[in-house]
Amino acid sequence: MQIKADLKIQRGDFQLSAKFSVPAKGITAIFGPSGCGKTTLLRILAGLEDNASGTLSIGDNHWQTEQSSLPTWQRPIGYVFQEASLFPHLSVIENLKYPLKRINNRQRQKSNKPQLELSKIIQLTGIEHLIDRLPASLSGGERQRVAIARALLTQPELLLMDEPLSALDLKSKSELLPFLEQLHQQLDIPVFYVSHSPEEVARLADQLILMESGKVTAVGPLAEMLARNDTLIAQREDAFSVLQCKVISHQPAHHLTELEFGQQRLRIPMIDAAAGSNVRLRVQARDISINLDCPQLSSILNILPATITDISNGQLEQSLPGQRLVQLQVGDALINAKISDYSCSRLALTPGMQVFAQIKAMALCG
Ligand SMILES: Nc1ncnc2c1ncn2[C@@H]1O[C@H](COP(=O)(O)OP(=O)(O)OP(=O)(O)O)[C@@H](O)[C@H]1O
Repeated sequence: MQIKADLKIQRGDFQLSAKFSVPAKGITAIFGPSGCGKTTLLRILAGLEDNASGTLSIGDNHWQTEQSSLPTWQRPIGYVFQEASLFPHLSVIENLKYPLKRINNRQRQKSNKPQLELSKIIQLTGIEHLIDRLPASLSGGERQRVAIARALLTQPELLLMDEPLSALDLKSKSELLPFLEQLHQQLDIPVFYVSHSPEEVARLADQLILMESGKVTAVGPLAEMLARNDTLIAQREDAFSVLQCKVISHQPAHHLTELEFGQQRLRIPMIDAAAGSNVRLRVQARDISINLDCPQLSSILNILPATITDISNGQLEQSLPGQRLVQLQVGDALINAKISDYSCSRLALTPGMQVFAQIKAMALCG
């Protein structure tokens, strides 16, 4: 099942034109510079922008056609904002129960999916111990959990999240991010997730919609999108790729964890994940260097055979001058290395060459 959109809006000088088709499952991250139209797109999906035109369908359900548009209250959506707007005089449980009275019964009955009950949602969001508290006594992260629980109670067929972590301090962020990962694994509801943060995208996204100046510039599965070298996200100084790995074993004596990546083995600083579990690694393009021969004596633990598949031309837009992105095929994956233009010429790198990629540091994404 696909979510298909071809939507437009004109607001003063700003014009948004978003055409995409993404699977109606998993998390679709919407990423782009400030002011490019991410929130506007989310509001159009929610039916909150009266002047939007075009079409929107979720599978066979047409939420918007050229002739008509479902009003927000008829769209089975949950919306989570940057800051949870809870009623300050009501306890958590009262905040959760309040909108239940207003949920449209027809909307509930139309859904073929099993209904998520209040007790199940409270358990899923881990707020059992908070239900009698008032919002003022909760941390920012706890308030966002309650806001997510409240959004889930409307039995949404689409969850819209607008930078749900951006107003939180680092500690709350680091607690809520793994929680969102777990929620994603346990829930069968497609999510559109607006974010500025590469870390959130790397950890949570299954698909990526990239936006620039009111336009969707690229759409696709996360790994495929990150492997491109012509997008703004690839051209950033902190460009990265994501590798899907499996935990093989831990070596506590060396504080290392060994991972399987296709036919290859990788070692990273020890992580807290059970052997056999799947993990995502975020690999920064600037943490990969390229060798023509396999270095025999190197302090860098991960040296993988690779084939150059592409080399960027010209200045990378949001990076230091004199750098190039070298796209490498490593096993089944495509990753980008960022190296200097000078090294590229000195080693006479060209597409098709067999090389060795040294991957210095890796960050665990979850
Ligand atoms: N109520 C409004 N009236 C007129 N223009 C608006 C309004 N809200 C937003 N805009 C303009 O629409 C454009 C897109 O804004 P939007 O908030 O969708 O961008 P964004 O990508 O979500 O930005 P950010 O990442 O900073 O939140 C911007 O140029 C903004 O100034």
